[in-house]
Amino acid sequence: MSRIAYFGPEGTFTEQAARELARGAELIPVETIPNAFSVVRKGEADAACVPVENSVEGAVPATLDGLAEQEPLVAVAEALLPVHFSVLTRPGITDAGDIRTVASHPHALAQVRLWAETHLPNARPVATSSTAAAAVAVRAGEFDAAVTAPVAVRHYPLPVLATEVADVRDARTRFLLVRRPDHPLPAPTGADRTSIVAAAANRTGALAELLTELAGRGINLTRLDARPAKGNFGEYRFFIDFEGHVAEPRIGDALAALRRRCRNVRFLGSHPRADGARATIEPFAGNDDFVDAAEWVEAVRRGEQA
Ligand SMILES: O=C(O)C(=O)C[C@]1(C(=O)O)C=C[C@@H](O)C=C1
Repeated sequence: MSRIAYFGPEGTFTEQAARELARGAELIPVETIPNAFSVVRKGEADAACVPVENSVEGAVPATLDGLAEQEPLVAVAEALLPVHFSVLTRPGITDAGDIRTVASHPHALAQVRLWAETHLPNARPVATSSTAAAAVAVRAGEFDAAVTAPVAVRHYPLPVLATEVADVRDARTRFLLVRRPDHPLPAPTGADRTSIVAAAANRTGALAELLTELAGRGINLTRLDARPAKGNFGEYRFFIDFEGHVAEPRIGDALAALRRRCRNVRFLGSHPRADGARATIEPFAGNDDFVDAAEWVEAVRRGEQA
């Protein structure tokens, strides 16, 4: 049976995503995102499930940095979960006005800030490593309330002050299943996402050149994030997600062009999209167009131009 490490402890949103992606695998909770990557790199787990982006709060920095640094890992699947929260309290609290501390993962705290201003007027937000870690801390008496995934109360029985809490309705978080790159990639489906990270040179137009390689091939971006390269101040790594699969001629052509532009580009995976959205194909940029164009050049070289 394969083993999947996930950003835990039990009762996180990530555990739910891992269950959706696991297909009978053994699930191993790990307390931080860097540790989830590290057990996969060391071969102690076959894959790791981690959050990558939230529709309200954006990218999860620990995931982006963990994919850009150390030995390469590739994403082979993704899950998209609706996100709203339950607020659990320390036993004995009868009045929300008595809640002085409210703990959770920073992404979760940011998604309930307006609700907390109204309903927990005396509470100070405190960051914990995950939503479930906040529930553990409330059980241990460290904080008065925890903002958690709805499933958390099954693992950490605590009084429930509120459910379905979210400042923004229909929020979603996307999760990745990543593994070492020494396995066949998932097959293309026509509704795939490819991810790369590139440390563009610090000079005029460097990022625009990379994006132009994609735009010129009719490739639609689905995300662009920047994180500090952690060397010189002002130097960034760019995380670029786009429609398509590395096995397609048009995407292979684009990746080769990116590599020519930037030696420091890392492939982070091609896998089916959780929302099933099919790639937009521009009239000049279908896979057949790339194959036909390459065949035409070969014919020209042979002196057989039709
Ligand atoms: O702490 C958790 O439960 C997580 O799975 C992490 C995480 C995140 O990183 O965004 C996942 C979904 C929610 O947006 C809040 C927290």
